[in-house]
Amino acid sequence: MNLESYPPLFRKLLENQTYEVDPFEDAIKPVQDLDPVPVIDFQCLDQLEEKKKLGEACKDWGLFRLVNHEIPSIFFSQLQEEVKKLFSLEFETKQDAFNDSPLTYFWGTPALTSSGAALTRGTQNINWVEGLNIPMCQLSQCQPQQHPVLESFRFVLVEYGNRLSRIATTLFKAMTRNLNLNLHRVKSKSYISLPTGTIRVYRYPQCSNANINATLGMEVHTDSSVLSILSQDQAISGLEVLKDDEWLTVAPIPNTLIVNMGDMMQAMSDDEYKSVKHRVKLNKHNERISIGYFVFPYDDIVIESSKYKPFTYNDFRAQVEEDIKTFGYKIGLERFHLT
Ligand SMILES: O=C(O)CCC(=O)C(=O)O
Ligand SMILES: [Fe+2]
Repeated sequence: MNLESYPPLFRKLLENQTYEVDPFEDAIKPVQDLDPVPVIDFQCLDQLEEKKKLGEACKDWGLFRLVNHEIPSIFFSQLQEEVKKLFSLEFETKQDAFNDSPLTYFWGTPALTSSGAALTRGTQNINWVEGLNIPMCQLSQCQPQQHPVLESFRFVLVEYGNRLSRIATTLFKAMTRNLNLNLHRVKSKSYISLPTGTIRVYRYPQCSNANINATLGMEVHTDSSVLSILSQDQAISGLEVLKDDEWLTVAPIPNTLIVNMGDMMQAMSDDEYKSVKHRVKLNKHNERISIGYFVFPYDDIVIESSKYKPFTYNDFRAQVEEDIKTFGYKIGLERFHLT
């Protein structure tokens, strides 16, 4: 493990790892064919059967696996390589590179303020993750400190962001068409704002130490977004989703994307679609890379529904920030529930 690339906070704990390998563990790896996550074919969204499947996945799971999305497998490999190279730089290099930049390099917590500062919650509550927050609208203008790794990283990310914004638009249209709500109430155009599209790249350390492993790479949460689209590491598992009160591993299946509903989608859909609870476990054998794309409503568009007080995404974000500062965690949609 390249310890110099990790934040000092992580090093002390990662240094003292014991490498106990369970000889039976490989035998119980998830079998891909049995993966229960619903699969949606991006090319068939116009077909009745697929529309039905999509609606059911959004209601019952709040999450699905997207296939046939037109992103070539070689592109995923390139993207993973670039993200790996970036995270393997020395910690201080990463810190300096994004200082004074609209991109935020963070660790220990996934929660950021609207201006990009990390919302830390004391040493009790460490999330074993480091990440880079990349608002897409800033990426083309931003000039991070000249470094060959950053240049090639940026090039690939711009392409990925463009592809994902097209996928998100198509999915959102298909999802809102499926809802039993008046179409004029689901103001699809203003309820999703592509300029807010944000990419986050993450690295989770490998961890075989039972004490650390009891804690998480990312704590249990729901996303605040309308939609989140995740490209997991091709082979390393970690993401778990809560389904019928049970934690299920979302298997890393190469060339597929995981799409989940966020809190804004839940509110817009009058709770028909679920903002699913999920978390990330640390992998015992390998560090893990993942890449998330998040899209939000326009800041000042009022979200109207029968279950929640009218609110804007701005109101929601401010409330989340305040709750994290006060209580150490996000309360989320409950805050806006009509009583
Ligand atoms: O890294 C992952 O697999 C999940 C990340 C995630 O849940 C998030 O960024 O909200
Ligand atoms: Fe998430």
